[in-house]
Amino acid sequence: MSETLAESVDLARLSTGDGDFDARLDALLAWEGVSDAEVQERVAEIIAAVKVRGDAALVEYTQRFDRLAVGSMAELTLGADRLEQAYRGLPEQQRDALAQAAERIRLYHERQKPESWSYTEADGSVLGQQVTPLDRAGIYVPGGKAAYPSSVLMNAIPAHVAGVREIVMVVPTPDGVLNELVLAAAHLAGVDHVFTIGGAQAVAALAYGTESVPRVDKIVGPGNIYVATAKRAVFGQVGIDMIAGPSEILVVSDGGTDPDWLAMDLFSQAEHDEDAQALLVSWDESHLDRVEASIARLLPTLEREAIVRESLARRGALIHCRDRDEAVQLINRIAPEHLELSLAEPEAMLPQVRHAGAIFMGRYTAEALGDYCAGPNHVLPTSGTARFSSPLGVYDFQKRSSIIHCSEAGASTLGRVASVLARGESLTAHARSAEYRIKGD
Ligand SMILES: NC(=O)c1ccc[n+]([C@@H]2O[C@H](COP(=O)([O-])OP(=O)(O)OC[C@H]3O[C@@H](n4cnc5c(N)ncnc54)[C@H](O)[C@@H]3O)[C@@H](O)[C@H]2O)c1
Ligand SMILES: N[C@H](CO)Cc1c[nH]c[nH+]1
Ligand SMILES: [Zn+2]
Repeated sequence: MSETLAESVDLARLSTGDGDFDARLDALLAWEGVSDAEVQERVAEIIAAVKVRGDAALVEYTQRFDRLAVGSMAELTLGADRLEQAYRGLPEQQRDALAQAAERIRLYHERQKPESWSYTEADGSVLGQQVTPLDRAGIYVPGGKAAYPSSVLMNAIPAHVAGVREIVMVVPTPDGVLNELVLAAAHLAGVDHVFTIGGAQAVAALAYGTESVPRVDKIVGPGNIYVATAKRAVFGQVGIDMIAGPSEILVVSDGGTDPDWLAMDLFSQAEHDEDAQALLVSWDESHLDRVEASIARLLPTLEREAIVRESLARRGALIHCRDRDEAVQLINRIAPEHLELSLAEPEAMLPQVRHAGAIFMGRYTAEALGDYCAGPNHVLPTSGTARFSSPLGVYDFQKRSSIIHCSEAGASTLGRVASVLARGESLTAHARSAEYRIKGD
């Protein structure tokens, strides 16, 4: 690595052989996020205000945080006509791209649709599971630093496929700037109501309802630290999908992919947020040097250069590891939101990957394709939560009810077992309720 490059890019170089490797990696992976006490306090205040003062609080917070000179919620409400107008008014190229993405996302999510099922036992009893959609879902579409039409599709389409009756969308419009693609995507994805509010106040409105905003059963979708903290705070009052933190990418490269491609893949997530994470792991050290040179050369060409620089400095790293096995260990330790296996034979590594939100296979699969139009969802577990959670999907908009239908004979057989267990718990009403139905007793 030359002196000039080291000076021009503030980006950590780590090696698994270094004595302080574990500590340095842990520091990079840590994200204060929803445990920040100051943010928690502010969010609690906002939620309490919306709970008590409803629309009036929403209007005030929107004036303050999004700098909108509005006087009522009517000015922050968009009807179906306005969404359709946005769709019809798009340039043809944008309308086609949006429609193609929507169709691919719909086709992918159709495959996730779980079916109700049941089976009949020898005595005629039937056991099963009935799958039902949520009545009303709330989707949060981020809009503070950038507008995300793709997030409208990724949140609303699975809800629609699941059969949700009513979809309520909230999206902040800083300085009153409406994004036509966001509105058009809402039309295309079958959103029923749109409110141009954001942050913790929008989450509170969805959770508790206000004079204008209907209370929903579950809130899904990504957002900044205020949104994530508010979602965690209202969980229990409503369902939530996950607490999504800043975007992340982990690229594993065997050294055979064009370094410029990899540099841009890292930038693609770093440009979301100063707290986004971009990591590259390789067992080929000279390849890491080449990627670092690409990063230094390409950085000044980015429109969001300042955000990317900050994000790389805070949470980016090029990591040299011993071999493929050590790369796999790192993947499973990091449990990244996005994992690119930029390898000649990614299939060989795939079965060893236990924790990752989405896995992008081979040199040609840029993570960005998954963000927009490949089909799978781009709302994914972050901050290592891929260890226990999954991408947003149709299943997030459905519930399951157990079905038990005893025949007369089945009631006798099960009644005897239940009676014994109930008396063992000293719950005699349980026992007698089961015993009444035992034939011949
Ligand atoms: N995981 C995903 O699928 C995905 C997709 C798109 C974006 N993202 C992430 O979502 C995040 C979007 O963040 P954003 O900020 O651009 O938009 P956002 O919509 O999440 O947040 C904007 C809102 O934050 C609130 N806010 C801002 N400053 C505040 C303050 N000081 N006090 C109280 N409230 C305040 C305001 O109400 C504002 O409307 C980024 O981190 C991005 O990486 C994730
Ligand atoms: N990479 C984001 C999820 O982490 C999703 C997104 C939307 N637009 C572009 N990217
Ligand atoms: Zn992205």
